[in-house]
Amino acid sequence: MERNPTWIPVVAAAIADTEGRFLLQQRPIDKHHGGLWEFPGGKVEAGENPRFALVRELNEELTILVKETALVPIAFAESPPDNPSPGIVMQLYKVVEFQGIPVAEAGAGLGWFALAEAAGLPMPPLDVALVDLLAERAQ
Ligand SMILES: Nc1nc2c([nH]c(=O)n2[C@@H]2O[C@H](COP(=O)(O)OP(=O)(O)OP(=O)(O)O)[C@@H](O)[C@H]2O)c(=O)[nH]1
Repeated sequence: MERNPTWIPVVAAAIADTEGRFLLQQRPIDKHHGGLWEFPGGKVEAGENPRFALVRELNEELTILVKETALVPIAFAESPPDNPSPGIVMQLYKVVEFQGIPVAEAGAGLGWFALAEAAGLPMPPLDVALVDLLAERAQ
């Protein structure tokens, strides 16, 4: 077994409305996992703090302004051990407060979904795991 495996850190946002629906983004069709729905976010750049990475991604992807102090870590998901290296560790932060109105980037879709609806959407594997985790906790 690798003693020091390399992981790609990915951060994602759980943004909920007052009815408990989550904001999900549909990846542009020409990208990896194109057409799949995911929690907004993206890769942490080399040397970047994960919270600042999520603040940056949410501004780039949705045009909203979030303070790093408005992010609360609530869950994570990781690629299975038999996944070709490097795997992904995806940290999910609850967004307590943000400024602006979320707007999708070019070619991407955006929507608010209850967890039960989200469970029926095509999603990449780690987003599926995170939706399952949130649904279990909500029971
Ligand atoms: N959200 C999510 N992303 C995943 C999963 N598995 C996986 O390989 N990824 C990849 O993790 C990366 C997330 O970063 P990103 O959203 O910044 O990706 P991107 O396409 O904008 O950047 P890129 O062009 O560098 O790939 C994507 O390449 C995405 O395909 C998964 O289960 N969920």
